[in-house]
Amino acid sequence: MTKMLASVNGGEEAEIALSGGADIIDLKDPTAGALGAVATDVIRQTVKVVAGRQPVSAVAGDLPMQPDVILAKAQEIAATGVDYVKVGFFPSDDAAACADALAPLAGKTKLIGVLFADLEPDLGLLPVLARRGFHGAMLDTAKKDGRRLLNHIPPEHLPSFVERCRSHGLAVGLAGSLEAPDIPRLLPLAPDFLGFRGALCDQSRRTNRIELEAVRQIRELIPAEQPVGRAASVDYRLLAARGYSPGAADPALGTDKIFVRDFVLPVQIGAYSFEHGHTQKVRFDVVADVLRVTHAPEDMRHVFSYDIIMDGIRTIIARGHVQLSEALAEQVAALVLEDPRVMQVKVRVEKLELGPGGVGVEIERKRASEQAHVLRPHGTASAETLFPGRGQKGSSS
Ligand SMILES: O=C[C@H](O)COP(=O)(O)O
Repeated sequence: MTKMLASVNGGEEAEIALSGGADIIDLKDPTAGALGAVATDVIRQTVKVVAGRQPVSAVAGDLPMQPDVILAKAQEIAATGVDYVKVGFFPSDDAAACADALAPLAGKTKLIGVLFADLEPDLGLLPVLARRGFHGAMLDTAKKDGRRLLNHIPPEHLPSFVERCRSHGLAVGLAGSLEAPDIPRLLPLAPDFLGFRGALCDQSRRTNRIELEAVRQIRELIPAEQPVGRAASVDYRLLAARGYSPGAADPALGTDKIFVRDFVLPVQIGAYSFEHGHTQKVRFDVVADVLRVTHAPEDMRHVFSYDIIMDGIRTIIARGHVQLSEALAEQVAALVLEDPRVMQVKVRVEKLELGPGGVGVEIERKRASEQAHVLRPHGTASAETLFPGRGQKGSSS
């Protein structure tokens, strides 16, 4: 299940985050860097204020990669009674030694290793964290300069981070100036939590105060009712099959056409031997008929994000060579139909370099009628098997 982590600077903001529905209260001083630590007595007080209503985490600070320094600070924070301590791993030859030093603490407190998407994160650290008993790993950004996680790690590369964490038995978190339109793009990866600070604050400035309305808006985009289990890319589908949709669709409103047009990417494709070992340009055109959820769409709850289509195409082609345009078109169609609001999709895949014009295929696929009726508000359907496992799917509508 994907939980919502809200970074707060103390008890008062923790109350706001709790009222807005945050699942994890994360203590962080946003004025002191990406992982600025809150004073230890404030952490202690906040643990009391939260009083077990939700788990509490706290960051250890933007610390130098010195094992003794990091261990001492992490121990101090763990002693406050928090449920998780987040430790930043900045690029350094001593990063693994820091993880080693934390191993005894990891046996007592859940540790989360934070890697930074904008600082060339060393994914070789993941097995080290796992061996040292860390509970999880997360990606965040170090430079809070307005660039978001997906600016640093393209959507087609995130699934492999999530899968690597899972293969080592680590819980996975994603953060980094995330905004509302990022949420539908990241939920299909089924991370254990998504972390937010800036998006929860007045004017989206992470050093401003958290606002209840902003917390609520982000909360509403992350399904609260979710199935148990941690298999990547399964949870979201189960949820979809249960009829989850951030804004429940109303078939009486009809459909809108959401499209991605003239989307040209280099793709390893073709059945001929001369088509192997290199890419050729392929144009994708996708039109999805999407059930409307309201007469007056206002925010991401009410739309099907065209980014999901673009991310999905990128993710599919990143898997490697595909023999047939038809196979590619089917994969794209299946991916778009994973969203329970999509009733029908038309996909055109056109190879652009085989002749003076384009060649390819256009397919139209409909949602099976027995699947269509599961579209209803949270938890009122139980058709978990209606969305059989398929591949990963990938700014806003
Ligand atoms: O752990 C999550 C972070 O506090 C996210 O902060 P941000 O959304 O301002 O990048």
